[in-house]
Amino acid sequence: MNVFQAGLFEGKVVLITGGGTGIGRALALAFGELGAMVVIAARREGPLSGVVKTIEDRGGRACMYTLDVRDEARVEEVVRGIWQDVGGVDVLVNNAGGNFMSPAVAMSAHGFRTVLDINLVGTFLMSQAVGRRWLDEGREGSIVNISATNAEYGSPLMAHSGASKAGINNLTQTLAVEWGGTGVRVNAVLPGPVRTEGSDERLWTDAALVERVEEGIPLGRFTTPRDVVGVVVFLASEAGAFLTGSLIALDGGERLRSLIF
Ligand SMILES: CCCCCCCCC/C=C/C(=O)SCCNC(=O)CCNC(=O)[C@H](O)C(C)(C)COP(=O)(O)OP(=O)(O)OC[C@H]1O[C@@H](n2cnc3c(N)ncnc32)[C@H](O)[C@@H]1OP(=O)(O)O
Ligand SMILES: NC(=O)C1=CN([C@@H]2O[C@H](COP(=O)(O)OP(=O)(O)OC[C@H]3O[C@@H](n4cnc5c(N)ncnc54)[C@H](OP(=O)(O)O)[C@@H]3O)[C@@H](O)[C@H]2O)C=CC1
Repeated sequence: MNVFQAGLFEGKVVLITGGGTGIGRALALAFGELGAMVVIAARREGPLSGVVKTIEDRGGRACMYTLDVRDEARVEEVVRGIWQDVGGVDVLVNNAGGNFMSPAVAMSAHGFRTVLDINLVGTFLMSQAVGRRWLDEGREGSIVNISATNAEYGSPLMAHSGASKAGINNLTQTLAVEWGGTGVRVNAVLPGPVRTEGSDERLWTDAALVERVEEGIPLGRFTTPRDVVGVVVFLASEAGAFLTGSLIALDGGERLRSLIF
C-alpha cells in the first residue's frame, strides 16, 4: 500500500496468526513490503509456506510456524521460539478465526465452543504469551485484534462468532487498561463482510444473500482485505501511538443500514 512510507516497519517483527490465507495473507504481504520481519502462524503448512516464499521473492523477510491457537502449550512453545529466533515481537495481529453458518437451535455445544476457542481463547492465549514477555522486558508493543461488526449487534446464523467477537472487543479494552502502563497498546478492527477463501467456502455460498448484503452497504461494496490492511498498518504504526482500547468498525457503513428508511 503506497500511502505508507517505504521501510515504515524496518527493524520490527510483526507476528500474524492465520497469515496463510485471506485477510492474514494480505496483512503479511503488506507488512513484508513495508520492511518488517513477518512471522506467520497457523495450522496448515502449505498456505504459510506460499506466503513466506512470496514475501521473500519480493525482497522481504519472513518465517512461519505451524500452530493451533487453541493449544496453550504450542502457543507458548512458538512464542518462546520466536523470541529465540528473531529476538521478540513488536506487533501481534490476532487474525486467526473460524466461523460457519448454523441456526442457534441446530448448533452443537461443541460447534459453539470450537469457534469461541479459536477466536476468543486463541486471541487470549496469543496475547498473554506475547504480552507477558513485553511486560517482563518493559518493552512497548502493539496488538491488533481482528474482530467483526457482528460483535456489535445480533449475529443471526453465527451465534458463536458474534459472541466470540464481542468477547474479543471486551478483552481488547481490558488488556489496553491492564498493559497501558508499559506502553503496550491493544486495539481492534471490526470488518464487515469480506470475500476471502475461508468465508466464501463457509458463509457467502448463497449468491442471493451476497447480493442482498452488498446492496445494503452504504458505500456499495464488501470490505476488502486491502481495506483491513490500511487500518491495521495505521494502528500498528507511530500514527496510532495514542490509540489504545479502540474498536474501529470497517464496513462501509453496513452496520448502520437498519437506520436508513
Ligand atoms: C449478513 C451481515 C454480515 C455480518 C458481518 C460479517 C460477520 C462475519 C464475521 C466473521 C467471519 C469469519 O470469521 S470468516 C472466517 C472463515 N474461515 C474459517 O472459518 C477458517 C477456519 N475454520 C475451520 O477450521 C472450521 O470451519 C471450524 C469448524 C471453525 C474449525 O474446524 P475444526 O476442525 O476445529 O472443527 P470440527 O471438528 O470440524 O468441528 C467442530 C464442531 O463444529 C461443527 N461444525 C463445523 N462446521 C459446521 C457447519 N457448517 N454447520 C454446523 N456445525 C458445524 C462440527 O460438527 C463439530 O461439532 P460436533 O459435530 O458436535 O462434534
Ligand atoms: N471474511 C469475513 O467476512 C470476515 C472475517 N473476519 C475475521 O477475519 C479473520 C480472517 O478471516 P478470513 O481471512 O476471512 O478467513 P480465512 O479462513 O481465509 O483465514 C482464517 C485463517 O485463520 C487460520 N486459523 C483458523 N483456525 C486456526 C487455529 N485454530 N489456529 C491457527 N490458525 C487458525 C486459518 O489457517 P489454518 O486453517 O491453516 O489454520 C486461516 O488462514 C478472522 O478472525 C475472521 O473472523 C472478520 C469480519 C468479516
